[in-house]
Amino acid sequence: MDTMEKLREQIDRIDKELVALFEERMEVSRQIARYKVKNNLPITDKAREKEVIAKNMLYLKDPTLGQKLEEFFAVIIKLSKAVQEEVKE
Ligand SMILES: C=C(O[C@@H]1C=C(C(=O)O)C=C[C@H]1O)C(=O)O
Repeated sequence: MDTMEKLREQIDRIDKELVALFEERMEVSRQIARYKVKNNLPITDKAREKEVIAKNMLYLKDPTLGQKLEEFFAVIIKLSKAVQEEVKE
C-alpha cells in the first residue's frame, strides 16, 4: 500500500473517533437543553463558552494550532446551540 493510502487510513480512523465523540457531546448538550427548558434558562452562556475554549486551549501541545483550535470550538459550540434550539422547539 502506498504512503498516502496509509495516511488516509489514519485519517479515517481518527474521523471515526471524532464522529463518536461529536455524537456523545451533542447528546449531552441536548440533556443540558432539557434542563434549561425546565428551569427557564437561556441556551447561550457566554461565560461558559469562554471557559470551554480557554480550558481546551490548555490541552493543546502544538501552539501553532491555537487559532485553529479556537475556530474548531467556536463551530462545535455553534452546532451544540443549534441542537439545543431544536430541543426547545
Ligand atoms: C452546553 C451548554 O450550552 C451552550 C453551549 C456550550 C457548549 O457547547 O459548550 C456552552 C455554553 C452554552 O452557550 C452549556 O450551557 O453548558
